[in-house]
Amino acid sequence: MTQNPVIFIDGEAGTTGLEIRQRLVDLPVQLHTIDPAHRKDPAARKEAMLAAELVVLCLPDAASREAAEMMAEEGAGAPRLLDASSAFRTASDWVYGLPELTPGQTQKIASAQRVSNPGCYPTGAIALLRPLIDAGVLDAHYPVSINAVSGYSGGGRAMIEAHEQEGGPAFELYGLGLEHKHVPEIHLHAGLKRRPVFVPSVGHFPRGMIVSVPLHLDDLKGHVTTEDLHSALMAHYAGQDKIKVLPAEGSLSASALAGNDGMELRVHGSTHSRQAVLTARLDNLGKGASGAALQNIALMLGL
Ligand SMILES: NC(=O)C1=CN([C@@H]2O[C@H](COP(=O)(O)OP(=O)(O)OC[C@H]3O[C@@H](n4cnc5c(N)ncnc54)[C@H](OP(=O)(O)O)[C@@H]3O)[C@@H](O)[C@H]2O)C=CC1
Ligand SMILES: CC(=O)N[C@@H](CCC(=O)OP(=O)(O)O)C(=O)O
Repeated sequence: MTQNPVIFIDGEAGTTGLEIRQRLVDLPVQLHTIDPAHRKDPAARKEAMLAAELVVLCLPDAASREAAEMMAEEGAGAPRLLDASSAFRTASDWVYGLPELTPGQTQKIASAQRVSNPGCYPTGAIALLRPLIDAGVLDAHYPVSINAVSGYSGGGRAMIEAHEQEGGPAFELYGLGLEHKHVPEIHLHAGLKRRPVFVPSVGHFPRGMIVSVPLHLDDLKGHVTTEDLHSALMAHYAGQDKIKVLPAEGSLSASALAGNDGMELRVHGSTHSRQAVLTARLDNLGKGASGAALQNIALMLGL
């Protein structure tokens, strides 16, 4: 009888790590764990990583880099890595873990040694923009602005505690220096030629996210309509089970997909005013983190 593959989650006590761990219970895998007293000890972590076939890194960027370096020193004996942090999302020697990105991405993930799980905001922004650019409906030089709101679990344990124990702000814009860590990731994987403006915000609700991209249709090449944008997204995501392209709504609630691994894309707008707004709605901890990780784990291990 063949053994189920062994997985170790480095950072299993954190927000993302804990969710992935709970959800692996339903899969044919063996979970290798670490003594909580040694969970930050590099030697104990290294030993635990080497006991696994696949290591899922659910750590701050610096600790992920440290883990990846330790495993690189092991050469061919190293386990495969799936990193949830933003440390390697634009690295050319890691595969970007968004299976729906292009037709060949699923296969690349399945055979990769190292996969970087996408960021929560980039998942929405890239899913909206990349198919439109690849289809030639949106020019890669278009000056894209992205507005987004996340539930407070997006800030990990520290932000969760701040909101749940002290009571956080109802709504807050941040990243106003326009240097958010997700900008290079969106810039690269959306296929944009011009650096996008990205304005994130966080609200006093635990989980959920909306990413929105306003467009002036008259600034696009050709007489592009909202129907053209909708059709291009429909064509790209036909047959996908996690990403759905849905009709426009008058309003959207950010927390509607909490606890769900799917993502909803919409094209809203007015033919009369020649303006549109693309929206992606997801759970920052679902398709934005653990749901995407589960998709990638299943692909990497052929489950
Ligand atoms: N929350 C979200 O919506 C998303 C998060 N991510 C990414 O996932 C990663 C984890 O985030 P999240 O789970 O939210 O963060 P948390 O802060 O909730 O969890 C991080 C965990 O890593 C532990 N840790 C810190 N340093 C080390 C170390 N040197 N060795 C071992 N363990 C360590 C922390 O322990 P301690 O708390 O004791 O410091 C904590 O348990 C981040 O890189 C984040 O960017 C990705 C997508 C979405
Ligand atoms: C609300 C909030 O603080 N969100 C985080 C983004 C979530 C995150 O850190 O994770 P990923 O980079 O892996 O998506 C932030 O803006 O830094």
